[in-house]
Amino acid sequence: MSDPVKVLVTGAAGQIAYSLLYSIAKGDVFGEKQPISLVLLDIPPMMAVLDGVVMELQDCALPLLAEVIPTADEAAAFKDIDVALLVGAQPRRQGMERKDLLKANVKIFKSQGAALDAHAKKTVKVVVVGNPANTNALVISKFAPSIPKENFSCLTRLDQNRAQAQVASKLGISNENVQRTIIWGNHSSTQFPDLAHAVVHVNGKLMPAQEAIKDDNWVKNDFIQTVQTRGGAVIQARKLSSAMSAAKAICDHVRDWWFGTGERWVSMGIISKGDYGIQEGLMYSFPVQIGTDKVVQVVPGLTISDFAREKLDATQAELIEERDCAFSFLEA
Ligand SMILES: NC(=O)C1=CN([C@@H]2O[C@H](COP(=O)(O)OP(=O)(O)OC[C@H]3O[C@@H](n4cnc5c(N)ncnc54)[C@H](O)[C@@H]3O)[C@@H](O)[C@H]2O)C=CC1
Ligand SMILES: O=C([O-])CC(=O)C(=O)O
Repeated sequence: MSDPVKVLVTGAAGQIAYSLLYSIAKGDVFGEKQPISLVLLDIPPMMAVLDGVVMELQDCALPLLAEVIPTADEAAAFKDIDVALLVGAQPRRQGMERKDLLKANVKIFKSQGAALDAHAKKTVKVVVVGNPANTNALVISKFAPSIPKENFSCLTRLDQNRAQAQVASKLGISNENVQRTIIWGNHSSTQFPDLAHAVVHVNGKLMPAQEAIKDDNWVKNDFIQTVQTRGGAVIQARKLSSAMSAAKAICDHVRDWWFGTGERWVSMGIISKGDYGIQEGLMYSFPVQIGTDKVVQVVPGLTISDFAREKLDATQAELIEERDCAFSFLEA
């Protein structure tokens, strides 16, 4: 067997981690032959709860779980890690937008950026989940200047999965028969879930999703709004934010980064290099393909309609505003 992959999960005593840890530890992400060393970071008041999580992981008697390291110490947590899954942050409650969390959460990512810079492997792959995810990811990348910018991402795969599932449900087909749904921009209610390039298999035939749906009003209105506001709808129903589906999306995101996407397109927040006219340096969700070398590349050459351009720019404007607000808090 190969050496363990060292995976840090922050917010390890929280609700997303409770679903996520089992999937990682049993091999859903790094493969069924890859041993895992799990590092679990949370804050000091949560250490007793974290002890319970550690007991449960032990009680799962999983063959791939080589080691579990619970800690409240950032330096210890980031030491020599291969993968950082940064979930730990306040979740929003009913009536809040994700950007309302900026003030509280951005400080966490500044501090963790310094720890990442000082202690992690330079090849570390970073996925920010804690909201507002794009801006927190941008903050941590700025405070970890020795880690290549390409190694930072934020989670918009949950939005992609939501979009895929909405189309599957509309057409009465299975989720695997819907491909190339795209999420552009911010993991917020300004995100642009885009079906212009999506394809579906219906009755054994591959066709553009919009041609199969035959309902432009649904594509341009109901679909977009449902995906944009799905997180809020879950909060309203559960009084807690999405956790099971978030954990599943984190697994999808990391597995695709680790092994590559092949011909599939997936959406993830990455630092813009100017593709599709998006300001360089913003953490923006694009459609990407990932090679077996773990290099992420934006899908090139997509036609952007006037309708789409407006939406791409609106979510970009929100990200610029969030970025400026985050850095003003950090300088204060
Ligand atoms: N990007 C996405 O698609 C999604 C993002 N989220 C976000 O993920 C975050 C976590 O959500 P939940 O697990 O439901 O929240 P939770 O409140 O159940 O757990 C968060 C955990 O983070 C810990 N924590 C707080 N500060 C920390 C720090 N400095 N270092 C380490 N741990 C720290 C808390 O003690 C708590 O145990 C929230 O910000 C939520 O809004 C949630 C769903 C989807
Ligand atoms: O909506 C929230 O606050 C949690 C989240 O990010 C999501 O479910 O997409």
